[in-house]
Amino acid sequence: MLQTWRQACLKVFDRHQKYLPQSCRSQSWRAFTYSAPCMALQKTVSTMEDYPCEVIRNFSIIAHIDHGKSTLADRLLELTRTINKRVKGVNAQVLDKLKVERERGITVKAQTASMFHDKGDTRYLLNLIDTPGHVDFSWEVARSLAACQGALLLVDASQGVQAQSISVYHVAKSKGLTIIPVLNKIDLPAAQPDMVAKQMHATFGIEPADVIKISAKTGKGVEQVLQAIIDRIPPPVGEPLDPLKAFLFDSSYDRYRGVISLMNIQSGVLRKGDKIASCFTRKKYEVTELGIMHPEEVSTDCLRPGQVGFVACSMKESAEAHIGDTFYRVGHPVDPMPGFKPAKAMVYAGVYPVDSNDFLKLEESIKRLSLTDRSVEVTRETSSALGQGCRLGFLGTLHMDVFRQRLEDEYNADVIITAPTVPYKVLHRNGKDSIVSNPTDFPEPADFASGGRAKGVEEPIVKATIIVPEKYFSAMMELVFENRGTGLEWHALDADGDTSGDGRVLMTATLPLTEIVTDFFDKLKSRSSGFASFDYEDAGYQASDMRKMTFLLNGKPVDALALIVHADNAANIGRRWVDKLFKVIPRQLFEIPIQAAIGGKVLARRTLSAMRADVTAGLYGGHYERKMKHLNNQKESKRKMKRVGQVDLPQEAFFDLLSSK
Ligand SMILES: Nc1nc2c(ncn2[C@@H]2O[C@H](COP(=O)(O)OP(=O)(O)OP(=O)(O)O)[C@@H](O)[C@H]2O)c(=O)[nH]1
Repeated sequence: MLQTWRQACLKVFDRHQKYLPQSCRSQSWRAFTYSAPCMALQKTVSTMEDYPCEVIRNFSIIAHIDHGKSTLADRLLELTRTINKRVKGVNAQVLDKLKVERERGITVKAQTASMFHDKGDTRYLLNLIDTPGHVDFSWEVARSLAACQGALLLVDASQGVQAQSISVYHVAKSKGLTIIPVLNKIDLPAAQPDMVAKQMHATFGIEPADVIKISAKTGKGVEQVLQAIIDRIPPPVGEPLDPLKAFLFDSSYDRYRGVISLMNIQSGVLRKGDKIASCFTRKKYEVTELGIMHPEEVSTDCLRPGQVGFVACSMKESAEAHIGDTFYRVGHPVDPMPGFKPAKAMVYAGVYPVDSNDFLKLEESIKRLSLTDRSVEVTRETSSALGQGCRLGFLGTLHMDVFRQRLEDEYNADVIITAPTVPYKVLHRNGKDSIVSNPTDFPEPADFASGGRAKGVEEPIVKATIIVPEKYFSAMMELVFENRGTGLEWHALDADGDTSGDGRVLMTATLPLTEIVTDFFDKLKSRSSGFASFDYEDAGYQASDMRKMTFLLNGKPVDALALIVHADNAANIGRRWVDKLFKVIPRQLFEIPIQAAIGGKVLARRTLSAMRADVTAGLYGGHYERKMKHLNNQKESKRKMKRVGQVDLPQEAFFDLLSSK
């Protein structure tokens, strides 16, 4: 009955949303329509006392990007009747709630869903955490796994083991999780389940007999996955009578209720009205609401050991919700659980409003959005060209792009983002090091000369893994060396030494991070016809010959365009950017030299010719002297303009420049 009602609400919403005002067509309204029937559902799940640890399974789905995590999550939610059976177009990736996730078909935020599953006389409580696949969001994966005892390792049967399959496997293994190997997309004509099962054996040592073969799309084999979750994943451990220990692994922000935390109860029982305190900040709170995600919020009477749910506790500032923090009952302190490494920003960029009067509004929107995306670092900055803005740190360029789109979608912001920069370590002669993530703060060449304040620079490097069919191996090798790669190693990945050229090679190399944040990924895909997969992890810093490149328009440097480049690539990069600027700057009444320079040395130059106003247009007949007089006046005023003139680089030109490749 409830499911029919819920489904009817969604159908009505989807069918009639075109008649709703624009502001009511968003995914959050859709989610509201969807969750409204949950209020009725509360009666069925209102007591969590019936779910001791033995009947709880906490698990995550991990995989390479696009291998089908969200689709499998949909099928599991359907099988357990958490959502209704698929109605065309309705249950597509229910846990991908953000507009950007639906538009791009990727998961960017881990989501939690609790399901009930009856097996024999027992009703199990299964807590699923759907994780993103892209390398930029691997922090979300690591965070989600901290609340689980098991993980479904999903591998696409037509693509085989890919770079991220390997990295997420190792993260899950290092956390001691039980791994259930699942081969997905066996319905595809190109699927080679037996071959991929052998690959999994060769790469992870997984026995082919343990691999479950499914099609998340058609639902084939998904019941077996449910069974394996119950049989193979160990239940959590925790005593209800022990002191309360609640582990905070995610948080979001609600305009009315403040911070909503997702917590995993390790021991003790948490109830509404309880007074709790944070091990990290020692601040005290009162629990005002708690419950489970089903998959929308459903209030419950309590949360018991092993359970995962949301907790609202009048926490006003999202900075108070430290990911990895432990909460305890006031007066009964406990030892904090080991937290996890905070997210480390890999790329930084300046974000400015298109209309500089909108800065305060933009800053507010950035603050609000970063409450739901805790991995973004925010500081204020000012540019003489773009006015006031914020410098943001992201986990990668996809993360940066997703954040920009969310600002536009969810906050209606119009922004300009400067070119991404990685954080460099500048070594000073006084023995102190500083991290510079803004080209404006990077030392000038003169600072490196003897007697200057800086003695060297180190750049961040990563250990990159590429998996590619053998026939693209040499193209990949070239790409690695073009991008200053070193320490290249490789070995055949597939078990039986395939000599047809279809066998795959696993390559590892050390690459400067700055090389991969530009167009490395696009080149990798185009040179391997889309077959290469790529993953990387932080590998520290190495000494490097980096220089600050400035761009001058009409002799004046434009701070927002400054770049930090490697000395070997400087001339090429300078020429490319000068060409880009040449294309986007509108011609003005005077000539504009566009230059790329390092210190005082100009590396590239183009001159944008002046726009010539036809001052003789109104003159008829052959008055040669009058014509010359007009032309001379024009020449003189242009000369003055050039002398006093400031080039106005319109915001749109910046936009074109920074969005062009
Ligand atoms: N043919 C077929 N297609 C599938 C199957 N499972 C998923 N897909 C398709 O594969 C694509 C990616 O599926 P998703 O569920 O979004 O993959 P994901 O792993 O959640 O993606 P990210 O979260 O972005 O990493 C979608 O177009 C799905 O319809 C399957 O079993 N068979």
